[in-house]
Amino acid sequence: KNSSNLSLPPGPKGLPVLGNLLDLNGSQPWVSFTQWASTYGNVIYCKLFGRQIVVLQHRSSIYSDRPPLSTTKAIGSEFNSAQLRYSDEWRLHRRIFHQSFRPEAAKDYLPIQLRKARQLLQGIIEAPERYQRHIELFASSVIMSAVYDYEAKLNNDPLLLTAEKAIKVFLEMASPQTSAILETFPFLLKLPSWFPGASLKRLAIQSQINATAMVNIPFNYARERVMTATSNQCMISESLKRLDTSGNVDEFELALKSSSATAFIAGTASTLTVFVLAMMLYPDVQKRAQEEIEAVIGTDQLPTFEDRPSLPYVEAVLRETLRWHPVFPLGLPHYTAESDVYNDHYIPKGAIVMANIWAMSKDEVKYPKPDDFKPERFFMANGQLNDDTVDFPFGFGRRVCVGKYFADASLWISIVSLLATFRFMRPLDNEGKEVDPIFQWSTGLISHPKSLPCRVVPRHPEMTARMLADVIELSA
Ligand code: HEM
Repeated sequence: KNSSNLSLPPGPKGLPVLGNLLDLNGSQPWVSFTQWASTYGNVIYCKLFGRQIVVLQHRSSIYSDRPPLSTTKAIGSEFNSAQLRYSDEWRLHRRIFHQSFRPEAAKDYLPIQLRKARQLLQGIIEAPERYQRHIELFASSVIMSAVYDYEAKLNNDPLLLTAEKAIKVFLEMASPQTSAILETFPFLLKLPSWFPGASLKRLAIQSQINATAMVNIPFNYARERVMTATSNQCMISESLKRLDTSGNVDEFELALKSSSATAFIAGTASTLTVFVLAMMLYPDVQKRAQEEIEAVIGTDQLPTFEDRPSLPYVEAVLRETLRWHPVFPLGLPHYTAESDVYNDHYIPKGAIVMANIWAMSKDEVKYPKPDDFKPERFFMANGQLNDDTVDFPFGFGRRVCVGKYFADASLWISIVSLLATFRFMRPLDNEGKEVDPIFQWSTGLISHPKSLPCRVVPRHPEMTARMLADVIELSA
């Protein structure tokens, strides 16, 4: 109890130092939090190493701060808008993003997203076994174009590889488990890098090098092109146009290049991999979506954004993909800069507050049989789509995802283009029988199927890369 006589929220009793670590499903903590809710209710308190953690099982717009992490500097992630404290610097980042990616402005990037979705189809038809790599390339090259007006090459593009390398290390270092360990045992980052067991320190140094490259190289490329008036519209060119040269130019440039680099750390590719898994496991859903596309568009053209209102079932497939397996199951951590009272519980200062997006997606009242992939759940009795657009996977309040409208368009155009062109089927065993795919889920902040085996075949068996190129040419 505290001075106002309110108690901390309930939660499992933990051990000193380790806290509730032993009670927690380490690779999928959101599953444990969701189970705990049936015992402790919708607001749970627990401790992980020294950190106080409050988990909310419902949507909440409270607490706009992010936890300060002593590892931020060590891994070179000061640039990351998503990690900034609630401050003027964060407001500047947010403004830059908002100007390019608010709903009206994000429309300017639809042509890029359409073009990249079709490149994705071409990549897959040429190398279907590498479909997952092409999905990753789609997600990052669409950002490269929209943010830097940089046309990434499909093979070994140096800027893309730099960004991807940087993100991989960040996600490893930023997982709740690794950061909790580093927060509790900061000496791990002080050991000389040759010291046995100092692998985290080595990883941290590598991360700093990657981050510097990722923040500066593409930005310098884009700025150069803006200065020589050769740039097309992109977040950098638009922001530099708005630059008030009487203000603090250095501060603005730093915010611009930092927020730009943050755009890479997004969930688009992971969400698309979840979509592929769902299509494989639910062939009837896949077929129904394909029939809808065929009825509306035919077979000799590819869908465009104009077709979106005429394809309600595809819309429901996108919503169900976001709901069925949210790729940020715990969102990003929020933080209490001051103590607070919430739902009659005392919330201490300095607590990490997580909204359990996973629990929201598995709400059996709202989504009966939540483990089933069922786009039909989004239709009302009159056959119209309901108004649940599944926005909770993008977070809440002032820290809600700033890229959500852009991400929504990228996801829709890639999903509809993939469905129009390919079938996603289960892998075959030695006897040629279809079997469920065997794969692992990634752990850490982002959860998605890793190395997901899938047979991706053109919907029309005679379709070749050459013919697809013709269809793309003929499509609007
Ligand atoms: C399917 C794709 C995506 C998903 C599921 C997703 C999800 C999220 C989530 C859960 C958060 C944390 C919200 C919170 O703290 O409550 C977030 C924050 C953020 N997202 Fe996204 N995101 C996606 C795509 C994107 C894209 C494409 C961009 C950039 C163009 C982007 C930029 C950001 C930024 C900058 C933040 C930090 C916001 C802040 O801290 O103020 N995201 N996103």
